[in-house]
Amino acid sequence: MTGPVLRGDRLTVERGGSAILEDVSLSVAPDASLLVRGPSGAGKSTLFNVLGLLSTPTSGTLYVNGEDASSLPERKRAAIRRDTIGFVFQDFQLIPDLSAWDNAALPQDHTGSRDEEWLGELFDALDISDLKSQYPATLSGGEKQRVAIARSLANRPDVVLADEPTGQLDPRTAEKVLDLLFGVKERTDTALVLISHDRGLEPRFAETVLLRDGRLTVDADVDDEIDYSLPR
Ligand SMILES: Nc1ncnc2c1ncn2[C@@H]1O[C@H](COP(=O)(O)OP(=O)(O)OP(=O)(O)O)[C@@H](O)[C@H]1O
Repeated sequence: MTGPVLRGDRLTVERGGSAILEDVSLSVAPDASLLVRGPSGAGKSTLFNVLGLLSTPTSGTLYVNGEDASSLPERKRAAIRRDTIGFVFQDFQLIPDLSAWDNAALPQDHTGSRDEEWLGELFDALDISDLKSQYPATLSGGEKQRVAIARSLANRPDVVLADEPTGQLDPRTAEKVLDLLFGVKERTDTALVLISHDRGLEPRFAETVLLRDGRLTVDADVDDEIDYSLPR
């Protein structure tokens, strides 16, 4: 049995003298579907950045496929990011002057070679094959997010990290994008960690953890008094 793709051990992030993430320990198995849920300001994006090696924790250790990645030099962290982690952001983060195809191919371009066959499979699976040559400005929100999902999987990552990936979409489109995300997760054998304020997503995930005031709890019943309907 293989070990976790990501394992955080007592991750703490301090900003301005106070902890905005405190003693967070979690483990992401290779086949995981994990929802990290919590209200606005709970520290979700901070955790996303640490798990994605986009920022370093003040203390604690992040292991990626068993290797301590917290103290590696940036060059090595960038290589791990490129090869191991796929990112999906709420605001898509597509490059305006690249076509849908070239946007999705970007992570492959960073490795120096394109695997057009794999990209084609992803575009087919996400039902965007007819949009290859279109530029982001001409795509709907749902189409942009599907291109972003193709991009996140371009290098066959071990884990996809998604930060509120449906936050900018209407409920029906959001549902469709989630279906596609889970569909390609299963087809590509990828772990999925999705960060959201939306408790309605819980039934879709094998595991949910709750982040409150920078701390993790698995007891989802304790937050009944929190109104999740109004993300900041
Ligand atoms: N660089 C920083 N300096 C000081 N405080 C920060 C910094 N970054 C984040 N914070 C604070 O840390 C807390 C957690 O922020 P974070 O963005 O991780 O929360 P979040 O759960 O993602 O919120 P949201 O759902 O609203 O995006 C917030 O109170 C935020 O103001």
